Amino acid sequence: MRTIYGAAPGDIPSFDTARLRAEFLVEGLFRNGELNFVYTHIDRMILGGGCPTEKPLSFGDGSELGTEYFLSAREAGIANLGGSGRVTIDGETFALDNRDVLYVGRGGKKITLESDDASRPALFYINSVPAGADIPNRLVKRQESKPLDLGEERRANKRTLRMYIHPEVTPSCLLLMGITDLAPGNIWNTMPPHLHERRMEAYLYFDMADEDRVVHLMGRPAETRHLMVGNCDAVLSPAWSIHMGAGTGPYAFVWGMTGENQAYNDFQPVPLATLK
Ligand SMILES: O=C(O)C(=O)C[C@H](O)C(=O)CO
Ligand SMILES: [Zn+2]
Repeated sequence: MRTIYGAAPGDIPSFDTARLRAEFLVEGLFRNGELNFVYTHIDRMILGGGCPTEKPLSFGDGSELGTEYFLSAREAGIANLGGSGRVTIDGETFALDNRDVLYVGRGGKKITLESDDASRPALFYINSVPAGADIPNRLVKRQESKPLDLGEERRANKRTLRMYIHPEVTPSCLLLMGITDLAPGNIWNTMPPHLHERRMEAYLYFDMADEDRVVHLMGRPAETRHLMVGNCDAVLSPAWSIHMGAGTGPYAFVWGMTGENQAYNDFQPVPLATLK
């Protein structure tokens, strides 16, 4: 598991492109037949990507975390961003179609990921964060998520945000997880940008053409920077950083958050005219 230590806002002015990308961009999570994890010290979130083809992929050992099992002191959300597949947790199997999300509670021992069809593999994207209670596993199908229609066509930011792991949909300790889809022809996400001092956030951009990029904006409002983000790359957004992005073509993204609370509306919008 690769570890990213993260940086402080005061570090940003001195970072060149390579350093900025090393601290805030997670590339290469999804490779056919592999399961990859990145541990960030930003609120100890683990990001994972599993792409099972012919053979199932399993995880669950906690030795790198200093616990018996990976989930001895953690909860997780697993979003399927590819073809249909299955996730089995200690013998209980859940069928995940594209854009279904499974909540996995603390205490799961062995987690196995499988694709229904190796030629159209499932893409399992994992967010795991420390948890303080045992909450039952629960599959949230796309149609059970809570949709919010946001933005305006004339401002090129019309989009549908779906909450999956959220107190109004299914309980968790401190993990929040959802998926935002841009309406066709719209390019801007998270408009206006915002800060949430009490939560970090990870974005995983997907459903992009290989040649397209999302220009993701981050940093303190008066000291912004950009990251050029490709398909299935993730961005780490610490509590002090704004986040918003514009795509050169169609895209969607998974957002995952953790921190002090699960109050989605506990955020501070940042007026666009104050950004530098
Ligand atoms: O497009 C949006 O707006 C989002 O998806 C916002 C993210 O969910 C977010 O930043 C939540 O804090
Ligand atoms: Zn946010």
